[in-house]
Amino acid sequence: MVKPLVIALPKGRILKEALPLLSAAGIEPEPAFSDESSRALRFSTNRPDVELIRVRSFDVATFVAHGAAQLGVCGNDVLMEFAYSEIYAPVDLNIGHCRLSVAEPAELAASDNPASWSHVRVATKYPYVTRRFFEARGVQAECVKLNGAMELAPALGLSSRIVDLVSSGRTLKENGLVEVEVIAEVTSRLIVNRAAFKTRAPEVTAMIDSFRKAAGGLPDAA
Ligand SMILES: Nc1ncnc2c1ncn2[C@@H]1O[C@H](COP(=O)(O)OP(=O)(O)OP(=O)(O)O)[C@@H](O)[C@H]1O
Ligand SMILES: O=P(O)(O)OC[C@H]1O[C@H](OP(=O)(O)OP(=O)(O)O)[C@H](O)[C@@H]1O
Repeated sequence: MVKPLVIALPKGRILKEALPLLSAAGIEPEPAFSDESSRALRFSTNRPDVELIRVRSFDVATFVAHGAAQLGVCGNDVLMEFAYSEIYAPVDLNIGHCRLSVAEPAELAASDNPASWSHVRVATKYPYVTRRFFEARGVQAECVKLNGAMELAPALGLSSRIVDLVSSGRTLKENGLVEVEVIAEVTSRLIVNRAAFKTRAPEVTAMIDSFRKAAGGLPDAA
């Protein structure tokens, strides 16, 4: 019997936005998937040829890059940070809209000129993207890796700047920070393991087409 295709979905905010797309693509998870008290991580669907796993957003890319899942959904912030050559991202799902930005305390920004920096210390979940962004204009970025609550770092003297995701800007504002540069616009993508794209071409291509139609058929999530 052919193994089911495994689709990796991120827990958290993206999952809510991804579920209508999944449904529009003809995939209905088993009831346990929406049961918050369930500790299961792997789920069947209405289609015997499709299974779902629910993992952390950064881990979606890792599962797909290693071929443990054939497809997945994750933000291009995650794809940029890992830069996995094994991942192909054929469909922009038009969900998870935000941007990856550099921010600093409002009082520092008042007299600061980012063009004059030669060295910066940055707290971020995205050290690879941050270093590359600054390197491209000759600035050396010393990164302190955090997994959340980056906005605390400047006030507590961990770093003068942060690189983090911004959507409404509320988190920055409530922590006395302002956005000084945008590194990248972010949306979530359907991602595919390149080897699976070749070895299981008919199934994977059909799945890509279903998601492309589903994303195109929904109103803009922004
Ligand atoms: N404020 C936001 N608005 C819109 N999309 C966002 C926002 N924050 C994050 N995202 C998108 O959602 C993805 C997952 O972020 P989320 O905050 O749900 O995960 P997390 O809590 O940071 O990580 P973990 O999976 O480790 O718990 C990000 O990679 C990004 O693409
Ligand atoms: O501009 P805003 O609309 O305020 O959104 C930005 C916040 O959203 C994300 O965090 P999230 O809420 O996912 O929490 P996290 O720190 O646990 O990742 C991001 O890391 C920012 O902190």
